[in-house]
Amino acid sequence: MKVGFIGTGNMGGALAHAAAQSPAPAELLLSNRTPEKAQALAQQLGATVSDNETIAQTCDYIFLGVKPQMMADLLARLQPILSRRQEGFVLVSMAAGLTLQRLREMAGLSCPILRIMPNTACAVGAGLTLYVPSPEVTEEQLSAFLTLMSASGRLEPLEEHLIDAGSAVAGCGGAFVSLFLEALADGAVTCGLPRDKARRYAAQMVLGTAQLALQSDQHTATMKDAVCSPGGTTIAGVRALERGGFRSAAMEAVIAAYEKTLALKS
Ligand SMILES: NC(=O)C1=CN([C@@H]2O[C@H](COP(=O)(O)OP(=O)(O)OC[C@H]3O[C@@H](n4cnc5c(N)ncnc54)[C@H](O)[C@@H]3O)[C@@H](O)[C@H]2O)C=CC1
Ligand SMILES: O=C(O)[C@@H]1CCC=N1
Repeated sequence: MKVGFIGTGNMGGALAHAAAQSPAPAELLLSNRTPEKAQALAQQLGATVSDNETIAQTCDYIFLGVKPQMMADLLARLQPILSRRQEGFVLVSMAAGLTLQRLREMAGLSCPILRIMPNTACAVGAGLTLYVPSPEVTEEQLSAFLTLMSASGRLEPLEEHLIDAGSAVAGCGGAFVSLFLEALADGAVTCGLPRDKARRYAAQMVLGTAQLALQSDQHTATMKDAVCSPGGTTIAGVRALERGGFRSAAMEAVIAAYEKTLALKS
């Protein structure tokens, strides 16, 4: 199987990492507007540097890793090549906000399309990828895609009308949590902890808390209560977060990302 990545930036690159770890090895072709980026990644992954046209002509799965604003131009350029192929390939779009319908219009084709919303943790096998296939995607094509991406982390089907909301938390949330991690580490450094320890402790604690939430199925309020001893240290910190509007800020971040995703459609 041949898998092509057009646009090997932050997200396309992370997915190429995952594809390189697939239990069903595929030949990976990478293309990027600045070829140095594709070259560096190809060397790391044992992949081949290619170009958009070759990928469109030869690949079974064509990952489109460009910004949503660049998708129309890219697909218009690929259209003559793809329309000659007619079948035997799947377009995989990770672009925020672009619906299957919009992608179909841009491609000018009714070919199989998988709309996905991954996150950058796919690079280390701890990602979450939401996906919705167009009706043209066969069961075999979907199954091969899921195998190809199985080293990326969790893969979950989601109705298309929920993808933008899912994107605001699962796609964008990594940036919000990274800010939180940075701030936690800054706090610990202020208290005298060396920077490398502060960063590692914060990241390990967030990882562990997330694992506890997923594996124990406890409500997060119960998890919070379990850490806050009466009259203890943690509740003093919780009070400080509440005073700073922490929960409201986190909610507003997700809502702002959702609203911006909707704005990308127009
Ligand atoms: N960064 C993230 O965490 C996530 C990004 N996405 C989506 O992934 C897509 C890419 O985003 P990022 O990777 O963050 O952007 P990026 O800017 O890091 O990567 C885009 C890459 O595409 C290349 N490129 C642009 N036009 C090209 C063309 N015509 N042919 C070949 N290469 C071209 C650029 O040189 C760049 O390396 C976007 O549509 C975004 O909505 C989705 C989920 C998460
Ligand atoms: O910031 C963005 O537009 C992309 C989409 C989801 C995460 N990053």
